[in-house]
Amino acid sequence: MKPLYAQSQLRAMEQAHAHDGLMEKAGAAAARLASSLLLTVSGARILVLAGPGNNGGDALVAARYLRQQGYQVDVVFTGTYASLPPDARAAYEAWLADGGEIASGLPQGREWQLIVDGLFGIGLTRELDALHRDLVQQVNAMGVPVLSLDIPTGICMHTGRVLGAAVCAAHTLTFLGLKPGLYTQDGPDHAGQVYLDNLGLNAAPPAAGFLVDVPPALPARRRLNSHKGSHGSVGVIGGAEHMVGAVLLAGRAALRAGAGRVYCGLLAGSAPALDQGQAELMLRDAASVPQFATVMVAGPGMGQSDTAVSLLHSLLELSQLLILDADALNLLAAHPELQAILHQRKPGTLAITPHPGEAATLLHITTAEVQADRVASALRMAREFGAIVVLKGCGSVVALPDGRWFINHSGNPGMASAGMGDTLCGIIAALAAQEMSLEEAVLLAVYLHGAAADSLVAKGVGPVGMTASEVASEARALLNQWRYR
Ligand SMILES: NC(=O)C1=CN([C@@H]2O[C@H](COP(=O)(O)OP(=O)(O)OC[C@H]3O[C@@H](n4cnc5c(N)ncnc54)[C@H](OP(=O)(O)O)[C@@H]3O)[C@@H](O)[C@H]2O)[C@@H](O)CC1
Ligand SMILES: Nc1ncnc2c1ncn2[C@@H]1O[C@H](COP(=O)(O)OP(=O)(O)O)[C@@H](O)[C@H]1O
Ligand SMILES: [K+]
Repeated sequence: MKPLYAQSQLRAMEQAHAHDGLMEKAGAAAARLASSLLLTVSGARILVLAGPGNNGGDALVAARYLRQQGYQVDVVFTGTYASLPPDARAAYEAWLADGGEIASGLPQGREWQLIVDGLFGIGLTRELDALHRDLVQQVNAMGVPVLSLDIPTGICMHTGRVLGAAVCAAHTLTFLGLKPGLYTQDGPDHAGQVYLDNLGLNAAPPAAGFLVDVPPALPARRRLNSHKGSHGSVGVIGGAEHMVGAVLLAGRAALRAGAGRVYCGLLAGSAPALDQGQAELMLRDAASVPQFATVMVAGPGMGQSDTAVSLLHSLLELSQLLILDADALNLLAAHPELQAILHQRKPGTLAITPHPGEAATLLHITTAEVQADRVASALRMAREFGAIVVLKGCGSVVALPDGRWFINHSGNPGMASAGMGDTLCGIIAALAAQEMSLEEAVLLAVYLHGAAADSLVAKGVGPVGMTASEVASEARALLNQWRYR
């Protein structure tokens, strides 16, 4: 896992090292990366975009080093000299003293092999103005690889939101520490490959959150002398009329993630007595399932009938670990009396896994408002519902009631297909059933689910047409590989 920082923490790091030549180091690192990206292009011409603040200063330093290395460098500066912060002003002067020139608009009739984006970094506080929006759109239309400095211009460092328009970079060299906005919402689509340079600062402050980019804690190795009862029993309740598959997908995923026994309780009147494709699943009357299970999932395809409400009500009052998804979340949003029970539960025993639409329903706001700050939305749900929260989507956010949060780095758009969420909650339940804490199970399941999808894409199974069932099987392969090889 890697630390993620808030703007205030990065500012504090900058201030504590104000006399350590950080901008010079940042610009030099940018020039090194730029020239390594250009290795195959001799005599390349580079466009450097320098904005009105210190991000522009980084770009001007990079421009100077690149020019000294023999590249042809065109600098476009969008600020005003008089308003530059001191370090950036020094970089501006050094560029001119070195013989560099400054333009205020894009030079016409030139072709560049690389563009260095130093318009805005972590100081972008509002939507881009018309001038910068225009420039960003022109840059994106050129089809030239872009190296963004610190964060692609136009991406909010905290939320990954596009502020009016944003540079689509092939590479982002980020300084001092990783920013959450690089990893969730629109950040990943704009940042390309991310590189970190800590500018020689080895002592970093405590992180605000964490990027989950390696498998977190795994379940213990199995004792030789174990039996099915040693690996927990998962129960899944849902599957109203026409939605039976949701429960079966969750149940099958739980089996593949190692649950000793899996029980499925289907609400549909015409429910099958057997899963023809997975005879290991035990299909029972929904109300009876909790008595067999150590970990319960409720919600996949559950519908919003009175039966569903009363089943959920009784489940919430039981002491088992509980994962709520899909319709269970819609029911929770619609029934304040159900929410009241949540806070009587033992801490750490409830997880909820909303996608942004379900999160909006739970928080009584719009989906756009949820997405505007995914970490804040997830933390709010964690607090209000006393639950471990997975806010799903590109860069799933895991938030805990005590304020800790994580952004998941695995996964891909092949997962945007029906049934993926059902598979995720089955995996969470199975891991929790194998004696992991619910928090550990959630973190591992979210990473594993995305890593399985990534592994399938690497094999050519997706992103187009990848199915949730295939993800569950691939998750089994990875879990075995991580734990037993
Ligand atoms: N200081 C250090 O030690 C180090 C700093 N480093 C580098 O500095 C970067 C942070 O620099 P920064 O704080 O100067 O912010 P930056 O992103 O350049 O933009 C601020 C400028 O933009 C302006 N502005 C904002 N929004 C705007 C808008 N929508 N449209 C138009 N203007 C807008 C804003 O003006 P104002 O809000 O005052 O009107 C201000 O002039 C950081 O990302 C890293 O690259 C590294 O070198 C490491 C050492
Ligand atoms: N673009 C994406 N990048 C990464 N993960 C994604 C992406 N789209 C969807 N996912 C993941 O796929 C799953 C989809 O869940 P959900 O929307 O509940 O699907 P369903 O309700 O159809 O089962 C979530 O775990 C989500 O994080
Ligand atoms: K930038």
